[in-house]
Amino acid sequence: MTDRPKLVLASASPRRLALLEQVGLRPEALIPATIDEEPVRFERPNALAERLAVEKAKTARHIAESDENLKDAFFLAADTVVAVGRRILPKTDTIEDATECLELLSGRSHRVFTSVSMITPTGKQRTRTVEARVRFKHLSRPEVESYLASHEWRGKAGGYAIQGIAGAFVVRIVGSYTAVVGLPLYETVSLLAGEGLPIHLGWLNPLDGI
Ligand SMILES: Cc1cn([C@H]2C[C@H](O)[C@@H](COP(=O)(O)OP(=O)(O)OP(=O)(O)O)O2)c(=O)[nH]c1=O
Repeated sequence: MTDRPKLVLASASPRRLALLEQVGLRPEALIPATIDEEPVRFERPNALAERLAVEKAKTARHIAESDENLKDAFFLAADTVVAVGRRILPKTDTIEDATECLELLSGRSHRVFTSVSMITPTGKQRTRTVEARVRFKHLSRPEVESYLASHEWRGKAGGYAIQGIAGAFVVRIVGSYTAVVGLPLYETVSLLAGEGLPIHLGWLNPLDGI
């Protein structure tokens, strides 16, 4: 049997893992990278997403350095940033933050930037940043309140998750849906395949279980 190339997902996000698995990519290991995610002064949202994705991949690779089993692995990380104009919305941990985000997003368009960064077994790093534009319906006070009660906003960039209840707020999306959820699948697969990770969609029988 030939050795399957290994993939490490530098993430604690179950959504990112589920997206990879959706196309039959099963990481050998999950190595979440805890880094400071604060934007620096005047940082643009796309630049922030890119900087953090790059840093997460590097941090995970560093953590795995002494692991012989992961010596020849590809490392993959991503970061998602939601912005209204140049204003970067937080990853919401409190009801107050989430309320502010939802009120800001109500009835208007915003942008979601997701950057995906990969480090090859030889140490080459490649990164792609994807932009999606999302328009929300006007949210009434009761709608905001019931969404807050769902807790789906917790830990999500911009205070919502398109893959859940907030999918019903989306009037229009231009760009990659999987990028909004947290991992742009087209770009991720292109990056990995472009650097020699043999991806035969079907290699791991992605249709199993559907
Ligand atoms: C906008 C949006 C964000 N999100 C999530 C994706 C990310 O998990 C999160 C943005 O935070 P990130 O900092 O990108 O990721 P994370 O800290 O959750 O995970 P990691 O360990 O990979 O760093 O928001 C959704 O799940 N759905 C959405 O619609």
